[in-house]
Amino acid sequence: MSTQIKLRHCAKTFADGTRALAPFDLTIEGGETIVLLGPSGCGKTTILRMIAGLEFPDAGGMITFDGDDVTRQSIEKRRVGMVFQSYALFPNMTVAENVAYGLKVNGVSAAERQTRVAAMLEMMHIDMLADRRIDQLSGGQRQRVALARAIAVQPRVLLLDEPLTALDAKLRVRLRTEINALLRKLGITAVYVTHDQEEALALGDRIVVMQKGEIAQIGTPREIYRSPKNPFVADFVGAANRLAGDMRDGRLHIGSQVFEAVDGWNQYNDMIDKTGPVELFFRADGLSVCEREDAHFTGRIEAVAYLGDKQRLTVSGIGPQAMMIDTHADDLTAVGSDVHCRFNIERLAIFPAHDADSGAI
Ligand SMILES: Nc1ncnc2c1ncn2[C@@H]1O[C@H](COP(=O)(O)OP(=O)(O)OP(=O)(O)O)[C@@H](O)[C@H]1O
Repeated sequence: MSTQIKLRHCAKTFADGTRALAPFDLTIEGGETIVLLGPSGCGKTTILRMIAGLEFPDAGGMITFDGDDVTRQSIEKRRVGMVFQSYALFPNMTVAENVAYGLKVNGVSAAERQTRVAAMLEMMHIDMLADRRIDQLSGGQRQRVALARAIAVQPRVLLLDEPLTALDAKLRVRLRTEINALLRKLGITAVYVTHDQEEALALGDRIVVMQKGEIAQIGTPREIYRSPKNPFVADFVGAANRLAGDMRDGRLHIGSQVFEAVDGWNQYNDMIDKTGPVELFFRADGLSVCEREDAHFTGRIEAVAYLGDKQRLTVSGIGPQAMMIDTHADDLTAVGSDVHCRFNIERLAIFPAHDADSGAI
């Protein structure tokens, strides 16, 4: 059975007075993969270390595993598996010895150890490397060994702290897919820390977006991506384009353009009922290139990046800052020429302007 983790009113101020985490509540369901996503220093690792038992929450905080209070329990008692960015493997031991290590410490018999290690190595596709020393392995292979070692002891909870950061982009995507499959197969409760939004969207059943020691939003990848709750989340998950507008009479006014409200904008903010200045956030697919007569806006192409399946245009003249707009790879685009575009109005995230000022990074 998979372990449910509850953190209640957990906060963390370090001895030197650094307040890493404001009090927060978080329930991680048994078998769920939770991704903690946020910029450097927002407190992700501190949460992970609290779950592991390497850090304790401030007085008043409580952590339970399946209802059992583990708040003051040491890491050995909690039965958590950990995988870090730096592999923390024993360099002088072989792959098989590394994976067997935790089993030996736990008093598993030699025969049983051999069976379990073989199964782990096979699952991680490193069975042919069993007798190699760690310093004879590539980064990706080492990370596979680290994963095999962490899950060999059948932990209640698997904690992963930026395990793929040190690897090159292609390998990262491949191992990410493998980790995803592995977590589904094991059905183990997992907490995964990253600052990479693509990794978070690909791996998480739910994502916890963190900002300066607070939870900015908890949601499924789709919710986080399509319905960011505030400007910080919108910005952090890649809605880099911004435009100012006004809400009046339940309509959105941008310059001389007027747009009817659309379901989805107002999910969190009841924007339709609001009056006053707003800030719009959208991705490169929020505006589409079109003919002049269909256009909401006309801008000027400042730069073109060819991305293979599409082109990403940098366009000035629509708002105070240049916009990123994606268009088909085959569209004719020339730097310095005019470009007409229309809003994909349902792709907007819209917030009161004062929120946008205080929230965005
Ligand atoms: N032992 C410590 N003593 C004092 N401050 C600490 C300690 N550990 C972490 N901090 C501080 O707490 C805050 C949160 O750190 P944490 O490592 O949790 O962030 P993070 O989101 O994991 O960052 P990164 O992505 O850079 O690893 C930071 O401001 C950090 O400097």
